[in-house]
Amino acid sequence: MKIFTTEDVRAIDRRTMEVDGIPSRELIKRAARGMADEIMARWRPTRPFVFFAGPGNNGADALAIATIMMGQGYRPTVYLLNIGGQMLSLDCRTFRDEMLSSGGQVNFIEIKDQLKLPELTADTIVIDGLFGTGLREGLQGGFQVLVRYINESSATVVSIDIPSGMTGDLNPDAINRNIVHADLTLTVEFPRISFFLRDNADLVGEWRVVKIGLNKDIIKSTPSSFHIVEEAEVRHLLKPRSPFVSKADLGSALLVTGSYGMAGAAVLSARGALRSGVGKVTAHSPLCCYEIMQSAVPEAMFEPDEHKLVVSGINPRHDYSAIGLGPGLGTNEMTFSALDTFLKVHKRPVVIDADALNCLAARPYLLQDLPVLSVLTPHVGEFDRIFGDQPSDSVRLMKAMEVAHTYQVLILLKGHYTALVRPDSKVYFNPTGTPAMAKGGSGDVLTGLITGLMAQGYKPEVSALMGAYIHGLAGEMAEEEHGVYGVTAGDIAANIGKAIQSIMKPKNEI
Ligand SMILES: NC(=O)C1=CN([C@@H]2O[C@H](COP(=O)(O)OP(=O)(O)OC[C@H]3O[C@@H](n4cnc5c(N)ncnc54)[C@H](OP(=O)(O)O)[C@@H]3O)[C@@H](O)[C@H]2O)[C@@H](O)CC1
Ligand SMILES: [K+]
Repeated sequence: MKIFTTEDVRAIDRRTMEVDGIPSRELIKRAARGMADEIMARWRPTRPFVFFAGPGNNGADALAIATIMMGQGYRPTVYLLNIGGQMLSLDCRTFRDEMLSSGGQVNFIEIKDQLKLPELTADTIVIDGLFGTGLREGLQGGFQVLVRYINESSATVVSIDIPSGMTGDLNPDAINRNIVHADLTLTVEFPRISFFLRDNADLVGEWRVVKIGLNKDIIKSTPSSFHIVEEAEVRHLLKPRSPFVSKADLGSALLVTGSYGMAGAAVLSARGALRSGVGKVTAHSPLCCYEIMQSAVPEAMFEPDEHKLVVSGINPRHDYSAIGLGPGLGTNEMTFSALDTFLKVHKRPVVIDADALNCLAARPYLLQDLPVLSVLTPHVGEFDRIFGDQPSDSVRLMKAMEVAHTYQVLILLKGHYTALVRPDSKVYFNPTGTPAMAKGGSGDVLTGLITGLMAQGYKPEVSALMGAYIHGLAGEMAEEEHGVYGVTAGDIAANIGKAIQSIMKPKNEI
């Protein structure tokens, strides 16, 4: 599913109104209906509701919501910020007048000058309809004071469309103190790009999308660089298995992994690959991993390195269909030199993770040698080690878009919403996963899984996208079994097969 910049959302709004002949008043009514339903489903009329409505159509949304709720017996206090006395948008005025003539009970205060800050208790539900997509710049003056006051209160805060003061786009300059910190954000039609960045998690809180029926053809024809991966897409990408298939048709994966003390990483990545559906899995690891691997994952073959404790040379003995490098390799110079030599001669895309990423950080000239369309799977720390410290998630994502293009590689930036960044600068946010997966070894499983998918002939960008989705879903399934504290990386690997199956055959399909 595509998601859009603020400018594009506004253009889609505008075009829908023109093409479908829907007045903005009607769109605001639709938004307010959906949002009021969400709010009323959560909180009873006995709770004190304080609405802050701004001068534009975000304020109009808030006023329309208040009107609907008043019709259901709620008695809100509504502050309309009309500083200077003549700034209200047409819709804002219309919905103010409708609210006042609706016959419901409201304590309405229109602020034209100085706002006397109201009491906000732990019981209060604040509805933040100050500013939405029409925000020009960071909030200042009285608005800044009000936002800080709301943030310092213990009230529950619901933001309309977007927390006031926040932009929906990547924004390197955002200052969190002057943005409403919402517990719940009810956003119109699409989640915004900024919702997917960890830095903004405390601002957005839980978010819900309220559909208002914007024109589908206009949405379809509006290009976007940002997407959320959907299960249906992954289902469409997964190839069905022919009954006549043999293991020779399903590729062979090589994983260059492990060192003394980190044989577990080799085991976990092999398990990830084995559950991916690949025909054969081989580990190239130092001799010290031999017995461990043969007993822990007997299904995988073992190609011993000449060195006992670390990988010292990477000369694959077969023509493997895909190669993944990194988990548990360690940072020994011998290993780095082996990776260095290998990356200079190998021309097909590889998966690069963990210590292979650390090798890139130590020898940045290797970035030039990476086979085109290789998949790099850094978490935030690994990314910054290679590409320099990044001050925020927005800046980091922009940097990832730049380097994916420069080096023509795929970057899978791991986090709550793992972002796949392609060389054409398109970004795919992955929605699956759980905090239960924040464990050592999860990434090793992912590397094995992506390598296994690539070995089966899936393109690197498809393997990375599907791999992240399946891995997250397997984590969710493992959590159902073991709880958020108890999941291990091995549990994630063990659930990969089930996750793939559930994507191929969704529950509601008989
Ligand atoms: N089709 C529609 O219309 C739909 C609209 N919808 C809803 O409308 C919202 C967008 O409404 P909007 O365009 O009126 O913008 P909004 O965010 O209310 O702010 C504009 C006002 O704020 C002012 N202002 C700006 N920055 C400021 C600052 N830093 N400090 C102080 N003031 C500042 C600005 O002043 P101006 O720039 O004109 O000087 C203007 O008065 C959208 O988020 C969604 O909630 C949906 O319901 C669905 C359909
Ligand atoms: K808002």
